[in-house]
Amino acid sequence: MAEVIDGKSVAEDVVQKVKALTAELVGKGAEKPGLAVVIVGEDPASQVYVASKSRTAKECGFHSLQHTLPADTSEQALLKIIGDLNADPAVNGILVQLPLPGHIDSGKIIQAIAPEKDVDGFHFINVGKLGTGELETAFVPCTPAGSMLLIERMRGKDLSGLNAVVVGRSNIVGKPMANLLLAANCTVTIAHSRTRDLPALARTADILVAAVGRPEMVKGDWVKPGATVVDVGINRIAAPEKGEGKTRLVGDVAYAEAAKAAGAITPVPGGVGPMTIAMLMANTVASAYLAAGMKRPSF
Ligand SMILES: Nc1nc2c(c(=O)[nH]1)N[C@@H](CN(C=O)c1ccc(C(=O)N[C@@H](CCC(=O)O)C(=O)O)cc1)CN2
Repeated sequence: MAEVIDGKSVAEDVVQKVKALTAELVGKGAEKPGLAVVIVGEDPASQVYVASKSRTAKECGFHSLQHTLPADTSEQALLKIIGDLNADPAVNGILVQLPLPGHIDSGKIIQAIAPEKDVDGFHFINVGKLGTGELETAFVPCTPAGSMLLIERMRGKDLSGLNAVVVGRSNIVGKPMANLLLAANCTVTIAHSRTRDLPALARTADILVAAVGRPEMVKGDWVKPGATVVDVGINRIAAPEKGEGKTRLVGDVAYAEAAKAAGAITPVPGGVGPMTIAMLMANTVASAYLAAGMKRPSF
């Protein structure tokens, strides 16, 4: 049976380290790190994530700002807020919660964030830095950064000689995840909906990352014995066994089957999810260190 990778506990370690780094920064006379979180509309899941981000920012000792905007906020109004936050020296990190309402061009909003405050790591400058291995100054998207930290805890920082398969090619998870694994010397394959014989390819993976958004798609017999399996999916499905109208969360991996073959596996919930918010705090404190002309802390 696989070792269960406890994302909640690693995320808590990261938050404790951010707290200590914040205290050290302030102790040296610098301003505390500032994080601005912007939410547009009333998507219930987004409201929960944003509340958790603002709460964790306060717990880390940050200056925490939240802009809660109505669903009919115009693109222009949102761009104006981003411009103001870019110019505010008390703000080191800006995060616009996704998804945005359909009338707003998310790409335009993301590219309007100053790259040095883009703690989500979605700006082209940060994407380019990650792609070219400029990891000293890049902001890496929080979910893949957190997944990578979990992988490092299991297998160390140098993954030379290991095959990694990333199932999913999104800009937010699949592509940055593949770049991080490549930077750690893995041999990386990105698989997607057009990949032939995905089960056979997945079985070559020493590290298998599932980020497709399809409940329990990765089956137990896709997993190489002893592999490290990282499940990025968070899917809410019907759970009639819990009662009428009840739901439960599952990942992109059929957990019970996969855990029989894997050496280590992340659960859903409690695996990669909590790392997303912890790594946002890590990126924000790193941004504050860089703004203060200090060496970027590592996690
Ligand atoms: N601007 C961004 N928007 C979104 C991002 C992001 O990184 N930046 N990621 C996701 C949502 N997200 C954070 O924003 C997020 C998702 C899941 C979790 C989490 O802790 N999940 C728990 C389960 C929670 C539940 O019960 O529903 C877990 O997996 O254990 C945290 C953050 C989309 N938008």
